[in-house]
Amino acid sequence: MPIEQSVIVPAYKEKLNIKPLTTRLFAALGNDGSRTTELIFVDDNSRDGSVEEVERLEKQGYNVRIIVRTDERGLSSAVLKGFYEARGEYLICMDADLQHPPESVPLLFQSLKKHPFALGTRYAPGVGIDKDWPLHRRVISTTARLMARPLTTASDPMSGFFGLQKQYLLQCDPKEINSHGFKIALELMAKLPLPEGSRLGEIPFSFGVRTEGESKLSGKVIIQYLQQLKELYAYKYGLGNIFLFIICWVVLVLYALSELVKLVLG
Ligand SMILES: Nc1nc2c(ncn2[C@@H]2O[C@H](COP(=O)(O)OP(=O)(O)O[C@H]3O[C@H](CO)[C@@H](O)[C@H](O)[C@@H]3O)[C@@H](O)[C@H]2O)c(=O)[nH]1
Ligand SMILES: [Mg+2]
Repeated sequence: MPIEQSVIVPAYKEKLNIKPLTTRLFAALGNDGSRTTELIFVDDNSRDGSVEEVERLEKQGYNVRIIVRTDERGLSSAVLKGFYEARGEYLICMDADLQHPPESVPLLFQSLKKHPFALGTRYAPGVGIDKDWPLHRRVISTTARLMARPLTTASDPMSGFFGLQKQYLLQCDPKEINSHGFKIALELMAKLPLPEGSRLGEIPFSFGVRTEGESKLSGKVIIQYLQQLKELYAYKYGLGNIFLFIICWVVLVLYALSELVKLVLG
C-alpha cells in the first residue's frame, strides 16, 4: 500500500526512547494506519546505538528508518530534512523523548486531513504541562507565547508537536525558511502559503515528562527565539514595523514584572 502519512522525529542521543516510541506509535495507528505510515528518525550522528536500534525494529517489520546527518546539527533543520525526505502527503513532527504522546498521533493525522496545518496544543481545557514546572519556566513560556501573538492565532505557538500537508511545503521556496530558528512550527505557520482563511487544526495533548536521556536545548535558545521573532515580524509586517517588536518587548517586561511582584507578595 502506498505511504500516505509520515511521522518525523528529530533525535539526538535518544537510543532508549526509540523502541518505546516506535511500538507505541504503530500500536496507536492500528493495522490499517500502520500500513500507510512511515516513521523517520533524523539523527545528528549520535553514535549511541540509535542506528542499530532502528535497524532491529525495521527487521521486526516496523516501517521505520533513520537518516543520519554528519554535516549539520540542529532541531529545526533536522525536522525540515525529514519533511523533504518523507514520502507521505500528511507529515507530522514529534519529539523522540515521549513528551509528545504517540497515542495522540492518529487524532493529529485526522485533523491534518481537514486542515492544511495542525498543531498539538498544551493550552486547552483538561490538558496541561507538567504541574511541577518552576515559576521562572512558566514566566518564560507565557511571555514567549505572548510575543508570538502578532504572528499566529495558535493557542500553543511554541509546540513542537505539529503536522502539515506536504503540498504547502513544496509550494514554498526552501530559501525562505529559516532552518536555524528555535521554533520550526512557528516558522512554517508564518511562511507557508496556506489557503486564505483556512483554519488551523488544534489537538489538545498533555506534555509528558522525559524519563530517558536529557533535554538538548540550552539557554541560548532564548536568543535564537528572539532573533527568529524579529525576522518573522519583519517578514510579516515589513522592516519599518519594528515598532511592533518594541511593543512586544514592553509586554514581556511588564508581564515578567507582574509575575515577580506576585512572587514577592506571596
Ligand atoms: N537531530 C537533532 N535532534 C535534536 C537536536 N536537538 C534536539 N533534538 C531532538 O529534538 C527533540 C526535542 O528536544 P528536547 O531536548 O527534548 O527539547 P525540550 O527542551 O523538551 O523542548 C521541547 O519543548 C518544546 C515545547 O516548548 C518543543 O517545542 C520542542 O520541540 C521541544 O519539544 C528531541 O527528540 C531531541 O532529541 C539536534 O541538534 N539534532
Ligand atoms: Mg524534551
